[in-house]
Amino acid sequence: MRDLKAAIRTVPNFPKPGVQYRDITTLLADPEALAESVKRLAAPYRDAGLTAVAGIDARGFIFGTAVAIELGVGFIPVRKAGKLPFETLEQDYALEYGRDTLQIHADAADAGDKVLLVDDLIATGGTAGAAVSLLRRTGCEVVGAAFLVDLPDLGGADLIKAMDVPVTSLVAFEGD
Ligand SMILES: O=P(O)(O)OC[C@H]1O[C@H](OP(=O)(O)OP(=O)(O)O)[C@H](O)[C@@H]1O
Ligand SMILES: Nc1ncnc2[nH]cnc12
Repeated sequence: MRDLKAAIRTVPNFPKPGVQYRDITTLLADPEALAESVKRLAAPYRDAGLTAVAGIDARGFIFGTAVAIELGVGFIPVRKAGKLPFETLEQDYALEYGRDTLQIHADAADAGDKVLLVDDLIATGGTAGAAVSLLRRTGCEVVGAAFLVDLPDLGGADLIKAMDVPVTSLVAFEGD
């Protein structure tokens, strides 16, 4: 098994002073680490009866689409505001270094759907929490949330678990 953590670069003070930015572009450039990341993100959900994977704009699109292909289901883009052309649902949120708004198409899923949420990283959980809320407003079931990176010091995974969504992650940066 590859050490995926070693494939991720840390850039201090980006995008703001005090933030240790976990830069996944170095992992994306490493074909073995990239392929293993996708397989390991998908593994816990092979028998979950998923009907779709949702991924969060923008880095969540990279892993979410790959996981959807790996699991043989379609992909739902959860986008930053103003990008989706049809009727949308929207939710404001705060993240480690700012505020933003997420949207999904109102017809992206419905009550029959079982959806896995995928993103590259969870920090405060503000982004993933907003995505879970949006998906639930379509009537679908959010069966899990899968992240390449967890920053446990910021409490995001606990927040998502408190929303009754099981969380899986592959790499943790804690106290470093
Ligand atoms: O748990 P949180 O504190 O909410 O932070 C996590 C979010 O922050 C990053 O996205 P960012 O908004 O930087 O967008 P990007 O994917 O376009 O780089 C990351 O990809 C997550 O979506
Ligand atoms: N520390 C961090 N590194 C990379 N992406 C992030 N998104 C939120 N916090 C982050």
